[in-house]
Amino acid sequence: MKLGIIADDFTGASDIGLTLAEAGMAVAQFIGVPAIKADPSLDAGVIALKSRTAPVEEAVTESIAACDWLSAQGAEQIVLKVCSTFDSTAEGNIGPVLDALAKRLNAGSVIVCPAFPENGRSVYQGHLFVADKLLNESGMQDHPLTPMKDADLRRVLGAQSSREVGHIPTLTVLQGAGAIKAALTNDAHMITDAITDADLIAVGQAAKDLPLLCGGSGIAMGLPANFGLAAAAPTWQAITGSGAVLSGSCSIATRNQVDSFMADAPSFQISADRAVAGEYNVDEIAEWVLAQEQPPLVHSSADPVVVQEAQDAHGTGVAAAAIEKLFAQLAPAIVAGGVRRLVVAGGETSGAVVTGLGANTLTIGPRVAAGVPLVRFGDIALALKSGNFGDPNFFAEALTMMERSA
Ligand SMILES: Nc1ncnc2c1ncn2[C@@H]1O[C@H](COP(=O)(O)OP(=O)(O)O)[C@@H](O)[C@H]1O
Ligand SMILES: O=C(O)[C@@H](O)C(=O)COP(=O)(O)O
Repeated sequence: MKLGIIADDFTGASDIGLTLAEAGMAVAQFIGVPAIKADPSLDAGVIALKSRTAPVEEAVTESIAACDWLSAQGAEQIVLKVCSTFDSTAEGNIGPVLDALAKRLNAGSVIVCPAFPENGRSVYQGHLFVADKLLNESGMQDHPLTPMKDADLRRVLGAQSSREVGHIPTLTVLQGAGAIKAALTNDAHMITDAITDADLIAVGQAAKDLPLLCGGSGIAMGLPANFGLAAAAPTWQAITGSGAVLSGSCSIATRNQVDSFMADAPSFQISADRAVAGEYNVDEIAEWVLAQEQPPLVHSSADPVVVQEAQDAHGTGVAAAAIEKLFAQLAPAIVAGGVRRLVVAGGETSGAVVTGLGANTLTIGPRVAAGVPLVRFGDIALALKSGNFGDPNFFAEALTMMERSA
């Protein structure tokens, strides 16, 4: 293994897995820290943790365990994959995890760059933009678990980290890898501007000898070339069988996808109130899913007002946990009933579903949309869609792609 990735959620793990696979790396996505050694033919291993919203101590402990396992497999460089919208809270977990990893790997300067231009995320003057909006005006300020209310990444990371936080501005990045490298002089996390893919390639070149990096999947664009690998298209063996869509994401893109899919497909809406009250019978929902003649949708996706009401009534964690538990139980029930194509929307939701399915390793397939590949677990096809990725027809597109070899 050349490159080791610690991803703080499951959709993020398959997002960066896709970047590496398309850049020619043999890559696997592991669910949690594996208990066994990795296949020695792998170039990269991505460990998916559910650490974005876990208690800080737990996130640090799991990330260090993941780092140690990846290093033991031979990984020469570690990337902490975080959200391209830098999803975190005032306590963390990006800062504390990055501090602990830097200490473990004896890393001096750590490049931190969540830019993902293909999905509209850019970093300029230390501020994160989603398309033409500052992060805190992009809709992410209403995220159910990690509302992002400040676009200045230096301030956001500075509040979470006990290390110094510096900045490498666009004017330096535009001068190329040599200039970026020269700017990495102090023991600090360096928020690094990047607006285009070319910027990220230069950042990747500059990072050649660094033990630790942090970013969205864009940070990995330039890394495989440092190991002599060149672009390739991931392959896919068709999986047929019935399909379903599970969505616990309340992000704007997902809500559009839910509306678009519901126009032609049967749908079942989960309410937070009823989930918290334990009023749902998972077997009955599974029976409903299995009785449909076309892939149905089960979702809890709701707009910020409805989410806020549920959170005020029950507490944020209680509402989220009740809904995630339902999806975690529903997924294995419908798979046991024959579902073989499963689209899941939402990072935390994907974590619940994949854990519920008992998956340990996922194979990365071709892209459905920027940042979202098909992935395979045995004879089950999955698409783990980040909340804000994909066009309005994503769900139908993913279900169709699963049935075609590529
Ligand atoms: N109607 C709802 N009310 C309150 N919380 C919700 C509701 N629907 C989903 N959630 C929770 O919101 C969180 C959404 O996070 P996630 O699945 O990561 O989506 P995204 O990828 O959009 O961030 C999950 O923990 C989910 O259980
Ligand atoms: O980097 C990204 O934006 C994604 O890979 C990701 O991590 C998104 O998280 P969710 O929106 O919670 O799925």
